[in-house]
Amino acid sequence: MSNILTIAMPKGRIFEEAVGLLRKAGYRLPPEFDDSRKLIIEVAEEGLRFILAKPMDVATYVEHGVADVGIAGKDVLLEEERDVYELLDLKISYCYLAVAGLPDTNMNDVAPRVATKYPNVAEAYFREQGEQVEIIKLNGSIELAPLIGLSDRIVDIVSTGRTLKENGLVEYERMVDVTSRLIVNPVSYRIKDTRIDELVTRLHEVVS
Ligand SMILES: Nc1ncnc2c1ncn2[C@@H]1O[C@H](COP(=O)(O)OP(=O)(O)OP(=O)(O)O)[C@@H](O)[C@H]1O
Ligand SMILES: O=P(O)(O)OC[C@H]1O[C@H](OP(=O)(O)OP(=O)(O)O)[C@H](O)[C@@H]1O
Repeated sequence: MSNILTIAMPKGRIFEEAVGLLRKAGYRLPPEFDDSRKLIIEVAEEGLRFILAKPMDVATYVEHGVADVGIAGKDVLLEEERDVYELLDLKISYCYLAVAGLPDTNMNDVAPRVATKYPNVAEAYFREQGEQVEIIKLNGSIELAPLIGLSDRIVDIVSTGRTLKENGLVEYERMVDVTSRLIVNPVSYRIKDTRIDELVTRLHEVVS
């Protein structure tokens, strides 16, 4: 069995914060990390191998075992419901999911429509509210939907509120807080327990 630990890292906004956490935890990551287009980066002296993925795909790589552990937003874990264990709240990339729309508007009585990048989360949320809605799946720039008459509401990530404000939208309901989480493949957790426990311990010391 290889003693290499493969970590699925999310490209984009979380990446830098996650690399900072690993360096604070004492993992010596090379400068190439900071500006590389490589999708696989080996750090032999640390026994680590990083795969750089789309944030929404991290849990998929971990579930299939091609990565032992990964760093994924709680929004992704709620949306995807992958067969992975969540080991640690890394307390980075704070944001939250919210229902938003044009001000002073109600949802369409007959066929209310909600645009979102998170169809499963949105459908479950409105079902719990006793509301039957039509979900429209989008992959980005979700705030456009109410502005062009595509939907009555959106379910999307909010952080500072700037995107909503600059597009003339208001938040109607705050749904769930989101941070990035350390996740693990259930089999890896058993066969590489020593290395994974060490990773969790060192990261826990940094984020506590
Ligand atoms: N405005 C934000 N502030 C803080 N964290 C955010 C924000 N937007 C998203 N996130 C978090 O960062 C993760 C990645 O978000 P991002 O929008 O970069 O992913 P993506 O849309 O898949 O990537 P891309 O925009 O390159 O297609 C999300 O899963 C969420 O946890
Ligand atoms: O409250 P704010 O600080 O304005 O942040 C919220 C925005 O951040 C994300 O956009 P991003 O451009 O990262 O991703 P997207 O391509 O999914 O819109 C999210 O989709 C919101 O649009």
